[in-house]
Amino acid sequence: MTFTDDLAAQTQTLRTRIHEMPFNTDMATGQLRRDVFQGYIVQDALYLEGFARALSLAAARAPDPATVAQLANAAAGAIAVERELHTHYMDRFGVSETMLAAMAPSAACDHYVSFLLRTSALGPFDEAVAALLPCFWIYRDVGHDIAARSAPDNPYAAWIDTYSGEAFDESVARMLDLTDRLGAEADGLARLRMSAAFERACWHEWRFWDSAYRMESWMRPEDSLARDSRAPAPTA
Ligand SMILES: Cc1ncc(CN)c(N)n1
Repeated sequence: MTFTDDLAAQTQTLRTRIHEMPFNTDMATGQLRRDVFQGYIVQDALYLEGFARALSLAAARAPDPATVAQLANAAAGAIAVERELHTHYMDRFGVSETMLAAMAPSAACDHYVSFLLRTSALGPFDEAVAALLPCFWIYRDVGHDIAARSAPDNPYAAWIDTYSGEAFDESVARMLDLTDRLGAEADGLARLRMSAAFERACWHEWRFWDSAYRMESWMRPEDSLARDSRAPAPTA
């Protein structure tokens, strides 16, 4: 068993849940609501910029030149996807560069990006790599799963092709390989830290899709008060 086999086994339930999320099942049938996807793709553009910054921070701390290049190339790849895929959909949805620049990240996006930036800047290098892995691995698995059952003429075909494509597969294989090498070198405590960071990032992936599907925005004090006033009165 490799270290990433262990990580897969440990997060099996959560990852299965992600595949079954309404966002992903609706995307496979092509029935995902347009406004839901529009909100997602804008948040994802903000996310990918933060993710590329986190990869760059990790790259700067990598122990050897080959790993610096691998992570720096992955950062450039994330920006390239953001440019191509997101521009494709944003043009279709009428989201301009100016509108995008004015968008604030959702709480889910902000939370995920902050976690990756903090771990990549301040955590041990192996923990940073474990935190960055789900962004690659989960999207590859979801991309292939959706591609296998996608409806013909799916309006989300460009997204599905990107994440089930060969170029993305190759970058995921390199990241899995790096994580396995670091996991093999790590002692028991370091492996525990890596596992915890990996699991937390898997949760953030789930939360990002869940929040996009619900079209969540930041909760305001008045939302919380309205929710409390609907709660049943205490009986005792
Ligand atoms: C939230 C999220 N996670 C992962 C990916 C794939 N790089 C993405 N585009 N967006």
